[in-house]
Amino acid sequence: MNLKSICTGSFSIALLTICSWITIPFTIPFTLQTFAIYLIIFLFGGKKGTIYISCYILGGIGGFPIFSNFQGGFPVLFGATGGYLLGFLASSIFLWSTENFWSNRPQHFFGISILSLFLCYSFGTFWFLWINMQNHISFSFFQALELCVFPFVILDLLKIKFAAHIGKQLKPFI
Ligand SMILES: O=C(O)CCCC[C@@H]1SC[C@@H]2NC(=O)N[C@@H]21
Repeated sequence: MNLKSICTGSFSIALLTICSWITIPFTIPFTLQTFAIYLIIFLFGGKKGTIYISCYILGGIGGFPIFSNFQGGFPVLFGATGGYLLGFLASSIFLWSTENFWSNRPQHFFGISILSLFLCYSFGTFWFLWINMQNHISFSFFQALELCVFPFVILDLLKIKFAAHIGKQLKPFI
């Protein structure tokens, strides 16, 4: 690990933390985490991005209050939003594994990012259903989509567009 990786990693974890703290409360909160995830992957690539995102998740699970609503600790993983945290990791691994397709063609980044966003939503939705089932609260699949996916789609797509736009401006300086 060199000095540049330490700096880019610290920047990524700080960015994700700040973007988690900017929250509009809801059953599943609105946050800027998706903006941070896609900017990190765009700027630093799939491998490093996935490592930085994993460090952020491990730091939060380890107890630092760096998740939405200043939450932290292992129990957050078994709360309503735990699936999205796993989804962030799954999305970044997906972006990493498809990097050859989008890295030299930034116009493809948006399309692949949409697929990875829906992967993240899948983790978030099924985890939400499963956690609630453990607590004997049942939601239909459509009700879960109404809480976990529909409110976020447009804003998350805008966040990805914005991340790719900012990423293009910043990339030459990295
Ligand atoms: O507890 C956490 O830190 C995770 C919160 C996850 C919020 C999800 S991410 C995708 C979707 N878009 C949002 O703005 N909020 C949800």
